Amino acid sequence: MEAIEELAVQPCTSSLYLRPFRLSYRQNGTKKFWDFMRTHDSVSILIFNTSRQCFVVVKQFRPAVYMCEIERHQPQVFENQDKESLPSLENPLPAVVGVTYELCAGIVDKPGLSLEEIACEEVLEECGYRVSTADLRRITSYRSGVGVTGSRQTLFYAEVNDQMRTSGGGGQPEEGELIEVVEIPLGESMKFAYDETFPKTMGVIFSFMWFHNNIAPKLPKK
Ligand SMILES: Nc1ncnc2c1ncn2[C@@H]1O[C@H](COP(=O)(O)OP(=O)(O)O[C@H]2O[C@H](CO)[C@@H](O)[C@H](O)[C@H]2O)[C@@H](O)[C@H]1O
Ligand SMILES: [Mg+2]
Repeated sequence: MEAIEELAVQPCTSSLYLRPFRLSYRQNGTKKFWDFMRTHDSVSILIFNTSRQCFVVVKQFRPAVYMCEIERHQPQVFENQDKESLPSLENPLPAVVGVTYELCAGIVDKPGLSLEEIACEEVLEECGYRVSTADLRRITSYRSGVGVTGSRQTLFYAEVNDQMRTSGGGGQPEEGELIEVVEIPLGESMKFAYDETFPKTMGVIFSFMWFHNNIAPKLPKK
């Protein structure tokens, strides 16, 4: 699927996306510290296509996931952390080990826009469906990564149909996004949710369950 080449890892000393800090504090008299990362909040959207009775999710190469698999198979890559650059990756694993199924999602990095407006932009850019903020139903929000980032993700639900599709989606090529839009038929969705051979986020599993509890019972009988 993906051709990932010329891999090289190095320590990250400054980033637009995350900043590491250490908070020291005293809790009930005991001195402690905790290392954490400042990063953006995010939105994600469960999309259900009523014309085709399927969920619309995205699939993309995630470097962080890929490197977890590398560490599992080639732990030496992360040794000698103080060296300027870590050894280059010889015989890298196939890119597919870093590809995950996810809900359409995006970071909240546009100060002038509401969460709903950012969600609509992501649905259009990543999946090619034109939805308005009135088409969105807020499901809930939760903390993703409480140990390291503590950031909040807000989850929305959007029903779409084939007439709302304006393009194939796929993300913004100018930002280097390469996203594959994937349809999961409703009838196969719970099997998919628990099938560990399809690597996925918890957002996918949780939102499919939410749909089965809250939306599926009200769908017109076919
Ligand atoms: N660490 C990084 N290094 C380099 N470039 C980066 C980067 N983070 C973002 N970018 C750049 O910014 C773009 C952001 O894309 P999106 O807004 O779609 O967020 P994404 O879906 O990746 O993550 C959102 O959605 C996922 C899935 O829910 C959440 O896990 C996540 O916290 C949330 O930000 C990326 O395509 C990339 O160009
Ligand atoms: Mg995204």
